Amino acid sequence: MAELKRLSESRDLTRIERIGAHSHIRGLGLDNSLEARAASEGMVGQLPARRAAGLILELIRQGKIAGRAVLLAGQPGTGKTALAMGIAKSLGAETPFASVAASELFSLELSKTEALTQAFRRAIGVRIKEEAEIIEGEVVEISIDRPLSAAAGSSAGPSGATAPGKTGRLTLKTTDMETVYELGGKMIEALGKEKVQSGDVIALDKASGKVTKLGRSIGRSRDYDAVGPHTKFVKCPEGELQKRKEVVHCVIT
Ligand SMILES: Nc1ncnc2c1ncn2[C@@H]1O[C@H](COP(=O)(O)OP(=O)(O)OP(=O)(O)O)[C@@H](O)[C@H]1O
Repeated sequence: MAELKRLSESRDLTRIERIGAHSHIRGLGLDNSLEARAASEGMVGQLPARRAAGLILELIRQGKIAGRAVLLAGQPGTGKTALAMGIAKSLGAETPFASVAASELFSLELSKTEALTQAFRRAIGVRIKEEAEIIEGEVVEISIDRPLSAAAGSSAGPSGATAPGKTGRLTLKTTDMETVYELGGKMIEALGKEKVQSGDVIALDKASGKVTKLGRSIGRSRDYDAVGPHTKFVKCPEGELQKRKEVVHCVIT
């Protein structure tokens, strides 16, 4: 019984979030000189208020009001939340927007501090910059070892079903060097998923094993009479195959 009671008490703010009536808002609808357009990005009218919000947006972009708050005052339903959302949308997809209504807080069985902490947590985005070890080069050849049992696979390429114990070799080159890498089952599967073939320029993240196809090597452009609209030709990388690159990810709760 005690266990049941505890479960029913642990309520979360997200459960009673209101259905957003602001899905039409994509920004503040301003031009380059921060003047409000009559109707743009889902916003109409309210020109002076949108222009003022644009000035706040610029201050945020320049990092000049970090740690401060802005109070918007006005009659109910006049667009205060819409302006706040317009600012958040203009700052980009990595800027979270969290809204809390006072009436929700006071009807919750949750402590007010906990409810506000949860809301703040949802409003925080974290940008992580890290250096990753990347192997970047043009694929010269992929060879998959033929399994002992003849029916289990072929040496034609990495695509198709993969056996967990499969092994193979990947030959990559830059304009200055060429190296053969041993492949395990997981890597063969990742290359197959991306449909990697010789002539592709790829990047392999050493830590996660993630394979990214950067495009076809320009040197191979004569292999085709015609290519699809999504085929991108890139230069064969120069220098060392293994590089350290700065990667940025954004984490939004
Ligand atoms: N300038 C605008 N252009 C387009 N839609 C708007 C504009 N201003 C407000 N709206 C829409 O009108 C509705 C009411 O606005 P909003 O909820 O922003 O008002 P509010 O001032 O925050 O209200 P309350 O004080 O009751 O919280 C929302 O659906 C909002 O998206």
